[in-house]
Amino acid sequence: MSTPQLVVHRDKELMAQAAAARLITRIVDAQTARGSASVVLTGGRNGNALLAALGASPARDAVDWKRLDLWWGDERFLPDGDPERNITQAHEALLDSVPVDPARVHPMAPSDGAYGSDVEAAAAGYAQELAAAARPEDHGPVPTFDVLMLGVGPDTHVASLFPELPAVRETERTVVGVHGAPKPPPTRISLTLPAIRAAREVWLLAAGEDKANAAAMALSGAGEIQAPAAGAYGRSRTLWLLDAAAASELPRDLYPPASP
Ligand SMILES: O=C1O[C@H](COP(=O)(O)O)[C@@H](O)[C@H](O)[C@H]1O
Repeated sequence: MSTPQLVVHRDKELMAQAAAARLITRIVDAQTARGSASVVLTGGRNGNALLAALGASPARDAVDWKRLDLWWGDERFLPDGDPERNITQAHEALLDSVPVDPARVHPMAPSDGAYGSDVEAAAAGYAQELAAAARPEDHGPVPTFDVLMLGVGPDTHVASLFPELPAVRETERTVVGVHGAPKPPPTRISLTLPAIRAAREVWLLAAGEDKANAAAMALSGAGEIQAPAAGAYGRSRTLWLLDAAAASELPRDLYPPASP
């Protein structure tokens, strides 16, 4: 488990731009070191703002988009192309404007896809796809993602792991179907905490006043069942990327005064 590091930016626009720059660098570094990179995308406002900032950055051309695997941390179980699906929003924010290899883009199934409305089968299918992509050196059923991003919800949820629901208690499976999510839609697919923790780096994104309480709670020792964001960490690094509004309720001993 890596201890969370915090970076606080002035506002959410700067946070999105700085995080996008950080992601470009991380992808280029991974491609240089290992030939390719793998990134897990998040849905939500902060995740989409980061993708849009990445798309608008001239430095995006430093990425070799053909040598990048893209996965999702969660998905809203809706029909293909639904505007509320995380992948639909990711396409709009970035993926339609960069030359990704479609074979290396790994969406979670829609509710009208190969598994029909069976969300458990769809989750199991994604777990199989992850397992097939894992190499012996990953020592587990999911690839060692280079960067896994998570938008933190105002209730401390990450991916589709909501406080107190069964999905956040899962210790065996890597992907689960989620029922009765308090944020619409109620049916979702999510990576579990064990799958999230397989990533080299986990980045938690929190911008805006409505995230302040969640950030303070998750970073002040709350348990992961009550505050799922508290249970999300990477093998090598756990990075909280915040704006000043989201950091405004952090205990003073946690707030990094030197952050830009
Ligand atoms: O529903 C979801 O919400 C969270 C956070 O979204 P935000 O708009 O409050 O930033 C996101 O992490 C998750 O991927 C998504 O499915």
